Amino acid sequence: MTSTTATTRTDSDGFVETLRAYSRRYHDQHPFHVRMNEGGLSPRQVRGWVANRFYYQENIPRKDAAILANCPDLEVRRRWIRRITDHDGTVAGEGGIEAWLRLGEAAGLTREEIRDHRHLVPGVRFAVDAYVNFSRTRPWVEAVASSLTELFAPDLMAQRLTAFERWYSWIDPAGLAYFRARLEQAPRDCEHALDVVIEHCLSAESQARAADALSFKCDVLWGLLDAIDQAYPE
Ligand SMILES: O=C(O)c1cc(C(=O)O)c2c(n1)C(=O)C(=O)c1cc(C(=O)O)[nH]c1-2
Repeated sequence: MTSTTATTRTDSDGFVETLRAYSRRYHDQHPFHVRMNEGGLSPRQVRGWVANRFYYQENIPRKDAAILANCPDLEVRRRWIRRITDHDGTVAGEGGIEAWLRLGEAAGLTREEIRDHRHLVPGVRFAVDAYVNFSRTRPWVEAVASSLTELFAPDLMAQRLTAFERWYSWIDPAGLAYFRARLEQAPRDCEHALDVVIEHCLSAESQARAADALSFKCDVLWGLLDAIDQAYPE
């Protein structure tokens, strides 16, 4: 009994280590984010990033709804649904999507030009659509695993907050509320996602599929920034 428990625990520790090692491929190391955090972006580049990232923000609840639709586990759904209301809000004027629009306004964009996608570049659309499609069509536990990039997000959010206040003071700091909220939401969300993945991925095969899903998501985030970087050169 003791030795079985010990073996299972070692397996899941090794699995979690494998997942955490994907931090090496996280988009905090993308040259565009490095320049952003060093204060090297022009206002045009910051606006281009905000306008394009909006497409990610507005599609996150759709991919979470796809996970809910595919998930037969009541307990998981009961917790997962919170992600949708965090982004959509429960009344007009609330939620993460609204907070991102306010970030855009603070950066000098209008709501209209963010919402009508006039700045959206093809590579960003392609990357985000691929993420939503992955969550619709792959087994729900793999879709949950793909959300685990959020394990690495809080450090980047904290860095970003400091960087924006320091280097981009032309943006009203009130516009940064989205990132402050994510500092609390991301750890809560990814703790749940990690529990689900550990509980459901017990075989080497299912653990490998979860790691592949996380690898795919690293590519989504990296590809998205590649497209923005190319669209808004120095
Ligand atoms: O700005 C970022 O660097 C960043 C990264 C990620 C991420 O790692 O996937 C998310 C977010 N932001 C974010 O705001 C967010 O709501 C979010 C949801 C998810 C997801 O996969 O479910 N990732 C992320």
